Amino acid sequence: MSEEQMTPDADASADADARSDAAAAARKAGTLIEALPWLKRFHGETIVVKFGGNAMVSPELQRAFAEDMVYLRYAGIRPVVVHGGGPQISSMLDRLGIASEFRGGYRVTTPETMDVVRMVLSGQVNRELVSLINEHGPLAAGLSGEDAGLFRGRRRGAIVDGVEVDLGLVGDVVQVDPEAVLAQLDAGRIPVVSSIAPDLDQPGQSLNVNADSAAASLAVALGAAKLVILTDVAGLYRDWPNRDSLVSEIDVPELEALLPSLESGMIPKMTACLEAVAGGVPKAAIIDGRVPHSILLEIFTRQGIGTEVVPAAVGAGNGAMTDAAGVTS
Ligand SMILES: Nc1ncnc2c1ncn2[C@@H]1O[C@H](COP(=O)(O)OP(=O)(O)O)[C@@H](O)[C@H]1O
Ligand SMILES: CC(=O)N[C@@H](CCC(=O)OP(=O)(O)O)C(=O)O
Repeated sequence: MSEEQMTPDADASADADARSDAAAAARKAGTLIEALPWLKRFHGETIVVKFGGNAMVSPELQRAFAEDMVYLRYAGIRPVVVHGGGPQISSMLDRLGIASEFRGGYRVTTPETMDVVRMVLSGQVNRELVSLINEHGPLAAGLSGEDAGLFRGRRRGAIVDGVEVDLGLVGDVVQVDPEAVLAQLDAGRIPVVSSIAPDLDQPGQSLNVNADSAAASLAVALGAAKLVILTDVAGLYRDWPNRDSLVSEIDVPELEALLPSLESGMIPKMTACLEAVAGGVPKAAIIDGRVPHSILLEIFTRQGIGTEVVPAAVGAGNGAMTDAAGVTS
């Protein structure tokens, strides 16, 4: 229909459509420009992202995660993925009829369990994430902490109800040689790392390392600008499971005081955040991996999501550190 043929009603409705298109376009532009301070802040910086097994429960979430990593890479950031796979290990152990228990948030690991941990983490979860990222181009390269001396571990126990318990073949990362990861980053790739470490004290033996802890060690060794941990809760709850007690920001001394009261999976997670920040990573965040693209919101927007661990108490919301231009990082 030509303009002359339009009725006044059709005219008004076309005007309203045009106004609403313009408003939608302005909102999109607003969202894009909101990212500018963070694009500047993180350009060329390394961000370590820990993808928890509980956050990768659906193919859609895994796909969205892969997109986000590729997005970060094309935005000029150097993302490094450290993945978990606790539920996936548990389901394989179930299928094989091998009993398994967690103590103090860590899986008690026998030699038989260790074989399954390695098979699932390095052979299954790592491969799946690498493939998903590589659907966008030849970007991801899988690595295990056993490759090229990346990690070396030492056995650790856990304190449960004030008593030290043996966890078997469970370790902490005590040495990191980031060369293999740096080589992939310098080649423009996205390293995807599984959390297994050769035992420093027993050659030929491998240790099961909690993936949060491995991610923190790697973030420190790489001098990362940020550690982001994706899990299946909105963040740290001060008074778990009271849903009104979500913590948006916590500093190191406060978290150290809270740590003894934490339970299960939150113990290694918050310990990892403490280690990362104490080791010089400016900020560690725990965010809800069940929300698609939550990592983009965390990195590129003002929106404070999840829980952020910072060296010392500063301000509120998403702004742990605010520079002269008001740019938070
Ligand atoms: N204080 C707390 N705040 C939040 N979650 C907690 C807390 N204490 C225990 N949890 C539990 O920790 C879980 C996350 O840890 P975990 O299951 O190891 O996740 P992931 O596989 O992502 O590493 C949550 O789903 C929740 O059940
Ligand atoms: C020692 C220890 O507990 N290791 C973990 C390693 C995987 C992991 O950490 O996976 P999530 O991040 O999904 O929890 C385990 O065996 O489950």
